[in-house]
Amino acid sequence: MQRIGVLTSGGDAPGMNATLRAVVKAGTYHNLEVLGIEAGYIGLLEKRYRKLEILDVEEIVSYGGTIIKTGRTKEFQSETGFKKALANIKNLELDGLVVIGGNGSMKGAQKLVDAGVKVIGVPGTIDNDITGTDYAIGFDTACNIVTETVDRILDTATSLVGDTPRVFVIEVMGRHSGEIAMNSTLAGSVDGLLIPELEIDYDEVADNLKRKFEIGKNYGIILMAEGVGKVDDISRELEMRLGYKIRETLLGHQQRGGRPTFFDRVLASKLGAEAVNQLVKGENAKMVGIKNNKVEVTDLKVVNNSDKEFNDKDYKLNRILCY
Ligand SMILES: Nc1ncnc2c1ncn2[C@@H]1O[C@H](COP(=O)(O)OP(=O)(O)O)[C@@H](O)[C@H]1O
Ligand SMILES: O=P(O)(O)OC[C@H]1O[C@](O)(COP(=O)(O)O)[C@@H](O)[C@@H]1O
Repeated sequence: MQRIGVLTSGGDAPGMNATLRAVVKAGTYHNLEVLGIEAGYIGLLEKRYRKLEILDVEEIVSYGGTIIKTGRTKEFQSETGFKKALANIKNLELDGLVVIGGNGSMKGAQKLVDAGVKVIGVPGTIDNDITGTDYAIGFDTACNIVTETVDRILDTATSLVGDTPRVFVIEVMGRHSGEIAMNSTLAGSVDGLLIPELEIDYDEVADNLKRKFEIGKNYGIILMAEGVGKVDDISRELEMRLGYKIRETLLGHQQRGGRPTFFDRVLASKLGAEAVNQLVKGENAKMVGIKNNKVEVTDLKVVNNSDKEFNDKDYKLNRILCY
């Protein structure tokens, strides 16, 4: 094995750069040339790449985003596009490829494996909706941003007294997954949680708030994942039940930016280096991850054929904490 490629794909996640640092450092340690394929699978289609050496990654462990850019492309999923990508991999003489990304990226990785490319995946997505790992790179940073937002809103919520209780609804990311909302509810002072995995019960959320107002609380904070609907629609439903105005926050892409946390940096360093180790050992078609605080590998097929298990225990705990 002489030359490997690395790409970041799908939604950028804080810690992707830290992963790149580990891949390049581990690759160099094993005397491998490392090519950074730019903008995810777009770089494979357009043969956009650059050689990554020690000095390219020396300082990036603390940077958000990804220095080789990430990308989403439908063309890679088409037959002609995929053939083009394969031809470029051959042309670049890549002996292996590290794919850093979320669910979609791992599906793309599997397709490459099926076509004879040696690929190791690394889970990088703030959504944390991927099997084979307890945590995906970027999730912890995103949850910290949400938690800080909840804390900030709590400051104003507890300070300004009005004629009616003040209720705040915060929309966080997660089209198909309530992981960010659920875990940030465990970490913050939240009174209600709405996630796409479960049907919304507006009455229950409103009744819980009313009960809390009756015992003396004069504000409420609700966290909702984007997958349940638009923050204004959710707020209108709650306004109808409560009878007064609701304040809305749409946190958006702030959740994907900024310096990665200590946790994400350590995770990224471990998983990036392990991905290279796996290639050096001759392994293929695996995703590296962290399970019970240990680095482990899972077959890409298993990752791609199973949905992340819903954490019912955490959800039940959230209900107790919101009560
Ligand atoms: N079923 C698939 N087969 C092949 N490639 C895929 C598939 N699904 C997604 N991809 C590729 O992976 C890219 C990233 O996927 P996406 O779902 O946007 O992000 P993420 O990897 O973060 O979930 C897509 O733009 C596409 O090029
Ligand atoms: O930046 P975009 O293209 O609007 O995508 C937004 C989506 O990307 C995410 O931030 C991350 O998703 P992936 O990591 O699966 O790509 C989602 O939470 C969000 O729904």
